[in-house]
Amino acid sequence: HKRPKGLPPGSLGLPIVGQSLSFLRAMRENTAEQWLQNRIDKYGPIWKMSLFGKPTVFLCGQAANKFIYTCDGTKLASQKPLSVRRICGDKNILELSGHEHKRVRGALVSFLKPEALRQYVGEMDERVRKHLEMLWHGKQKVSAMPLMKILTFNIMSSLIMGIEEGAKRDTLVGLFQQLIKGSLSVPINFPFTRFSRSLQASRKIRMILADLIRERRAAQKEQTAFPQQDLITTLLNLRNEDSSAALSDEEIVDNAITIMIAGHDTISVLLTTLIRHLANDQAVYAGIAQEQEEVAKSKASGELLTWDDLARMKYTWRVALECLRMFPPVFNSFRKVLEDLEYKGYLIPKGWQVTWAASMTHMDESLFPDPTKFDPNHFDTKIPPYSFVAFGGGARICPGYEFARLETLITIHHLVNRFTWKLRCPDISFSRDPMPTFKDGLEIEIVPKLSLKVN
Ligand code: HEM
Repeated sequence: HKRPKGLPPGSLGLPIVGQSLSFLRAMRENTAEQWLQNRIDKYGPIWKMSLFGKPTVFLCGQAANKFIYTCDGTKLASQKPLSVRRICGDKNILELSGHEHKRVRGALVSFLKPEALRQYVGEMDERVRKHLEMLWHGKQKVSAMPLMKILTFNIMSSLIMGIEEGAKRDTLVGLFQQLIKGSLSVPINFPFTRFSRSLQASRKIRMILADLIRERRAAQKEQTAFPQQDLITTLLNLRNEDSSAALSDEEIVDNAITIMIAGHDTISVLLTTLIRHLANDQAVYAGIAQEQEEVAKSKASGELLTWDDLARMKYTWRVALECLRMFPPVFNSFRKVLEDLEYKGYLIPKGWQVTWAASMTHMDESLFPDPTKFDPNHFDTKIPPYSFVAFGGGARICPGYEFARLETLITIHHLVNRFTWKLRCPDISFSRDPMPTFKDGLEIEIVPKLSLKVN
């Protein structure tokens, strides 16, 4: 006969607010790792608190990650603030579970998988060159973070929605900014709140995307469009076995909006932390410069990068992974508990939520020796499963991994081959709001590399 299990240690804190304000303050001050560590020191690797109005169990470590990612979809369900559902729509992948989640995810992956993305390497390369020529060359000082956001938005605008530079893209930049600002706000639709402006932006984006779908359908009939031109066109062409449409128009719109949000802040944060790190670490900059010069030397002038060129950028990618290990853009995730669970002898009750933070596994010295040291060699050998979780794991692991890899490698290739740079403020930190934001947008002084052949 088993004894009934007890709840994990810890305190649910004050009614309603619980630990939310204190946690959010630590996020803003970029001390959230320490905030969690203080509680781990007190209670161990599993404890309870109250976060954002819900009783919550915090778990950490490789075994806990495995537990969470294998329960995902059956015993645990996605848990997003209500605002996300209202803004991204009921059919967005983050709201779905079980069979519906698999079906929509399968459709998105048909565009995001490596075999499909390899045909867009040249197109991404062209956008990166254009971006640098217009916004970096001829300047002595730039703000890295806003520029990486512009670059990422433009690349995603063309690959996800098929919208190129021009009036429509300019309108969408503003609308998406407005939408993202309110996507994690309190979902009360009073006029003039962040949330109501965000909803308004979402409605306008939906109208633009509905028009776009109509245009694409017309082009399909006339056979003037390339069937895999972008994500939206790919999804429109995707058929079930009985040749009916695989996704409804509403599903396509909701998920195109979600992907634009999911990819935009994450890649731009990774690129900004890379730019910051390379400014301060001469040895790593030199290692990347050597690798990227080799690639550039093997190309004719103006020749675009290919999939095979990216496969040669192994050291650069290890540096990017090390950046993601030390500064994961997504700090923590939540899941809703669908049935009573038991973990390490503790009860995690149905109706509660669980949360975990990648950093707390990434700083485990049994997985990454000397974990506080920035060292790309941490990724020299194969990493044990569930120990590097900047992209999550299991059924909901980030499907944008390959997209992020392509954009990061292409951007770093051109940056390092064209410029050296220095931070205006050498030990600048960031604030999590909840995505990292850098003070002054991370200002850097840039010097062009005149002697080097730029392909
Ligand atoms: C460095 C870049 C990126 C990082 C660090 C990142 C991180 C993550 C993480 C941690 C999750 C899982 C969250 C959870 O378990 O609750 C996730 C999910 C997701 N990501 Fe990314 N992501 C990145 C880029 C992208 C890009 C470029 C796209 C799209 C082109 C994308 C689309 C998505 C989607 C759709 C999901 C939800 C998957 C599902 O629920 O099945 N991400 N991402």
